[in-house]
Amino acid sequence: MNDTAVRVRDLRKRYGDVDAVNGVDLDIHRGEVFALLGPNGAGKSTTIEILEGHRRRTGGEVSVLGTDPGRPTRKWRGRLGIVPQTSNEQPELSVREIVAHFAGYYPRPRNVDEVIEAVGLTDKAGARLAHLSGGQRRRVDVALGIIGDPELLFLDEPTTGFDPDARRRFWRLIEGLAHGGTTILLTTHYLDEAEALADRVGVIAGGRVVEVGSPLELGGRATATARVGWLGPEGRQVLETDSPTQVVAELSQKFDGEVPELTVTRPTLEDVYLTMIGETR
Ligand SMILES: Nc1ncnc2c1ncn2[C@@H]1O[C@H](COP(=O)(O)OP(=O)(O)OP(=O)(O)O)[C@@H](O)[C@H]1O
Repeated sequence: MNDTAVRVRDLRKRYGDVDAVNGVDLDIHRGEVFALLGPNGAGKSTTIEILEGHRRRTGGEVSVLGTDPGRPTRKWRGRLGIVPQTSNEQPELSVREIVAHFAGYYPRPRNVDEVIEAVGLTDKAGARLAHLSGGQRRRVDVALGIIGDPELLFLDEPTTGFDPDARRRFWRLIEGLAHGGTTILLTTHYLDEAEALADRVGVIAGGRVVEVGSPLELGGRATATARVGWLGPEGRQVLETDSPTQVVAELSQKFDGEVPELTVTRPTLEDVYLTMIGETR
């Protein structure tokens, strides 16, 4: 089997006179968690919706699990899981009813109660959607995305509105799915989320992919100038250096062991991301 889950070449989408997607190239490998980052209006949702077969493209080539999403089949759709950016399911249904209803769309769905448990809604399984909080409704969206046991899962800003505990639970759920071999494409505005979950991230701005890399390497992070900090006799010291290991070794000798309050930092994912986005403006 081909090890590419998603292949995109020169993808274009024009709305009137707006080039929302303007020549995107993307390769997502099977089993990979790939995060698409980018400012509001960058073209992330448009790209994802085209890959899902929910939006027609203006130009370019796209293959998703070996199929052109412009010519979707029922069988192909059954292999995908989708958590759209916004959804409005029937508010009068209970959590269990809606999840069971969606299970009926798929040839080999996961167990309804296990999925409800996985998204942390067991004690709300009998509650109507209308009576859930915003974050709980979002968890239902995630449950509907995974009930079909998809090969490829699309998550468009999945944790918006989640409290910190729910986000961590969601991260564990995604890690578990990825571990089980599910390919995952997510968009997020939370850089800690991308860093925690993604094998690779792609930064999209102005309808184009600006850079693709692992969260640790993006924008030259791994080799960027480091800041070494410590507490010296005259107070807090900070030194910018391209050879932090050497600086730490020298400090260790100077202090004859532990260096007080030692820190070594490099730019965060947010730092390099904001620089990249700034350069495209
Ligand atoms: N149905 C539409 N009709 C016209 N223009 C649209 C439509 N959908 C999106 N656009 C425009 O296309 C561009 C890309 O929008 P898109 O929703 O793909 O961005 P995004 O990266 O997902 O943004 P966000 O982070 O805010 O969700 C924007 O300029 C938006 O205004």
